[in-house]
Amino acid sequence: MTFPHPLDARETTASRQGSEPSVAPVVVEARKLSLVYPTADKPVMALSEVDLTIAKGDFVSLIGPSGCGKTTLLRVIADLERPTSGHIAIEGMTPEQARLKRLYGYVFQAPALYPWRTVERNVMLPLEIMGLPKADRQQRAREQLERVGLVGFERKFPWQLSGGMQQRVSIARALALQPDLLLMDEPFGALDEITRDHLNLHLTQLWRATGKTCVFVTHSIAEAVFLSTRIVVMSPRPGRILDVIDCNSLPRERTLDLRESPEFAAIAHRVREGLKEGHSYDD
Ligand SMILES: Nc1ncnc2c1ncn2[C@@H]1O[C@H](COP(=O)(O)OP(=O)(O)OP(=O)(O)O)[C@@H](O)[C@H]1O
Repeated sequence: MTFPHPLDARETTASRQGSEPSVAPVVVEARKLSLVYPTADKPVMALSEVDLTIAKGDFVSLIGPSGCGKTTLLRVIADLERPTSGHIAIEGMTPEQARLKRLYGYVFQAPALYPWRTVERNVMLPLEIMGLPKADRQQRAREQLERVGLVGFERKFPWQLSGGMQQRVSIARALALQPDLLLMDEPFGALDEITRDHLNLHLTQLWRATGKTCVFVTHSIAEAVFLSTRIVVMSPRPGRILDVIDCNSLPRERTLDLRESPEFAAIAHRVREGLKEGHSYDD
């Protein structure tokens, strides 16, 4: 089932340039999505009537105050939580069907690598579970490790790598399944700023090279503006969407000095205003 929605009518680069108009296929479609966690105390309303459309090739960041439901929304997309009401489709399927078809890769805040497995064997794990023959597993793992710049580290163990390198391994592991959709929950939140800048640059290059659709949770305005094609600003709990900001005034190819530009500052300002509007400082 599809729903007409103003956010659906996005132009592609081709249409902006005046050639054949086309609209990218929808990957994630949420309508009036709500989720209440039943708890022993009282029910917690985590999401309230969320409407969101994410098109193929989009890089969408979810930003909002702590506890506003960003992770919950990501987990609903991944079929790790069931919405209480509303509708969600992933490439026209239910989240469960999409999960069973391995349409997405999920990167957690902590790298969650097995310390007794080498880097390569960590990346190969989901492929092992899938039952892929060893040679194929190895080839795919090597390809993905090359993508994240970790050639030469295949035989190392996670504890021999820096935090940033470990997170790159977990991105390689998520990419190994060749998913259409990459879901990332604050993957760089625990890293120092210099490493984070470096990984942001790496991630935007990887996104451009692979054309994956990405949904990225962050608390950082600069990170959201730097990486995204669109930024979804959420309200404090229960999470609602306050603003969806288009970042297409920024070039698709991004370098760190872009952060000094007036266009970057204008988008960051709008995100900040959105967050301020939705936030009660009495909390
Ligand atoms: N399994 C659960 N049971 C009960 N309440 C939950 C559960 N998971 C999350 N919550 C609550 O739901 C709300 C939304 O949580 P969620 O983790 O989605 O927020 P978030 O925006 O990702 O937060 P943060 O930025 O701090 O990671 C919070 O109030 C949280 O305490």
